[in-house]
Amino acid sequence: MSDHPFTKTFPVSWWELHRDSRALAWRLMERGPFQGVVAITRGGLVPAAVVARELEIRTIDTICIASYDDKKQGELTVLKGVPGDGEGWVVVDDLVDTGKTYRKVREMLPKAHFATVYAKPAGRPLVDSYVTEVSQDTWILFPWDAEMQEVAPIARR
Ligand SMILES: O=P(O)(O)OC[C@H]1O[C@H](OP(=O)(O)OP(=O)(O)O)[C@H](O)[C@@H]1O
Ligand code: HPA
Ligand SMILES: [Mg+2]
Repeated sequence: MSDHPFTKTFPVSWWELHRDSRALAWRLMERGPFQGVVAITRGGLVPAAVVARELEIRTIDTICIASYDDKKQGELTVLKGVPGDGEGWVVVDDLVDTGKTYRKVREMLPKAHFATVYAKPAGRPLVDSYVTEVSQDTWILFPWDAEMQEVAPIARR
């Protein structure tokens, strides 16, 4: 028995992630202005850099959180927080899945605007702005977790 609920994979290339992060920036333009970006490490770092560049924001802080070990969700550990209640800040992460991470960050920054590039249904109510929804049983494969490799023809798989 698998120890995770994912039956499909949705691979995302660097180019697609850049395009989707820019689409998020367009959406955030209508919701700002923001005084700074809070990136949720580590997955939020790349989209946060793209959003900050597009919104011309140079003030960037991090909340450092760990919860998944490969595809298995474990205890959530906050390694580093930020001061304040989040007013005027936009929080950026790569995705919301169960919503556990953003539920915790909302407790820490109740007045912030919450953004992700991708959202699954269980976590969507915790996000104010996102770009693309994927089903709950899909694993989003990010470019930093992947490499190019040979595959067999479909007919032989
Ligand atoms: O909505 P949730 O079920 O909480 O899942 C979403 C979070 O899980 C992943 O981070 P992870 O803890 O794996 O750390 P990482 O960003 O360092 O890979 C992802 O980057 C989100 O931050
Ligand atoms: N992809 C990558 N990291 C994740 C996911 C996912 O679908 N869900 C929670 N962390
Ligand atoms: Mg993360």
